[in-house]
Amino acid sequence: MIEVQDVSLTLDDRPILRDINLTLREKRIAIVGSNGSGKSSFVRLLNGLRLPSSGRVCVDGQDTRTEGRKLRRRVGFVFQNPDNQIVFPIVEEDVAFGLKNLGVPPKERDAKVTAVLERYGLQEMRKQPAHTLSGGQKQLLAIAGVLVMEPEYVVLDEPTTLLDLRNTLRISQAISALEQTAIMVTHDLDLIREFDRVIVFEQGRVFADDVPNAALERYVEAMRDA
Ligand SMILES: Nc1ncnc2c1ncn2[C@@H]1O[C@H](COP(=O)(O)OP(=O)(O)OP(=O)(O)O)[C@@H](O)[C@H]1O
Repeated sequence: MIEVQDVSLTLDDRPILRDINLTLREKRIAIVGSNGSGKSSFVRLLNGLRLPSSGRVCVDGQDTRTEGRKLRRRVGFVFQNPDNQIVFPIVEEDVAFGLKNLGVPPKERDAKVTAVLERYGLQEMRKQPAHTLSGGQKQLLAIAGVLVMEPEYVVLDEPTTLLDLRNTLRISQAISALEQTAIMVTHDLDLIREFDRVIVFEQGRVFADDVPNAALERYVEAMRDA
């Protein structure tokens, strides 16, 4: 369970998030809202990539302010831009790197890397330089690199923006199949119809928080009136 308590965030003297109180425990949670409404800033708080200006964020009772390093392992984060995530030159090295850091023995590591590359259709490219992948393939690689670590929570910031329909469906199915809690920022409203909960941000505040149909109806209405 992730608890966000009385959180506000100010950056460069600008209020970005205000008075956020949320308990995240459902398996599939979507974060939607207009450009600049604070979605990316919000999800960065969930594993301590950012710290709140006031209030606190706790993951299973552990505060991101003091336990950030540990929590970043438990809360996997898939960035909007895969270039921010891919650090090693060769595809298989990039996926293996986190496991290597954790001291997973080579044989087990190789089996996990092969399984995740197969799952995301990247097996044929495993020896290829990562920079030669297409944008969508890079996005899949970034997701594979996080999921191979088997984090307890997965946060995804617009994971399908570069993907074609087949790969969007592939990611959507992969997210549905996850055992972990997944928290996903997206503008693709079709992708989240089956989610457990949709939280709509507007101007740094929670504007709606409900099951998909009800939350999205309010969101679409608000955008029509805007
Ligand atoms: N480092 C920063 N310094 C100052 N302002 C920032 C910083 N990062 C983000 N902001 C501002 O915070 C606001 C929210 O940005 P954020 O990226 O969280 O929005 P978003 O809802 O994810 O938008 P989008 O849908 O366009 O990705 C924006 O007005 C942005 O300009």
